[in-house]
Amino acid sequence: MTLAEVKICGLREAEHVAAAVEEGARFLGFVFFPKSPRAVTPQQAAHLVADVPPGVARVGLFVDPSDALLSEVLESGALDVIQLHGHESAARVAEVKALSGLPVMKAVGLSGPDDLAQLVDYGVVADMLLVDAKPPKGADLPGGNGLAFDWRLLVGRRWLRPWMLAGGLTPDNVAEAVRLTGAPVVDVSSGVESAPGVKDVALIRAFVAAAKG
Ligand SMILES: O=C(O)c1ccccc1NCC(=O)[C@H](O)[C@H](O)COP(=O)(O)O
Repeated sequence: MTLAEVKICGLREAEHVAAAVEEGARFLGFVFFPKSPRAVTPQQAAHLVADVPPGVARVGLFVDPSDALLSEVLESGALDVIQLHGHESAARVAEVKALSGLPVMKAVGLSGPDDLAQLVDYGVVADMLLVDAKPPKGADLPGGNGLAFDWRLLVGRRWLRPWMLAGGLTPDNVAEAVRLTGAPVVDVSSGVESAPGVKDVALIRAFVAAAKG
């Protein structure tokens, strides 16, 4: 039995997309946030997803996107799911759903128990939740920092929507994270990189194998 399904985020090279698909990842993430070392253009993303088989969801990651950026990326038809990783309000999540016609996954950063209420609030409007570590104050990026949070915060908790666990996951710790939290899906970016923005085929394979069990 599969331990957890996998999302590999921040893909920029065809060989890494191919490795993720071959190994059995169910979600592939493409970052549309220009400040990120993992950013891709709409044209690059369209090229990268050209051979992705049905059943593997293509996720576009945005940070407080304008309607214009969303429309530009959506025009390529390269996405199945939108991930919002900024300070989007619940009302904005609903707007993005309506504008895109796609399922929307809202990322929520946790650093302590007070942050858990957001998962309940966003669960009313979002189609999926991504439970991540809260970025450190002054961080350049609101996610993809390779930081874990205290997974014990999630023990015994369930939300209205399907969810993914993210934040500092690696091939070495992912099985323990799933065992503790019961996460049905795990999301990784830094943990399968040799340097920021540089994915590594061997690490992708090792992560998917460890997560799937
Ligand atoms: O990856 C980025 O560069 C990024 C930029 C802006 C917002 C979010 C970003 N990444 C989020 C993710 O890659 C994942 O959803 C998740 O947070 C896992 O990140 P990591 O801790 O690096 O595995």
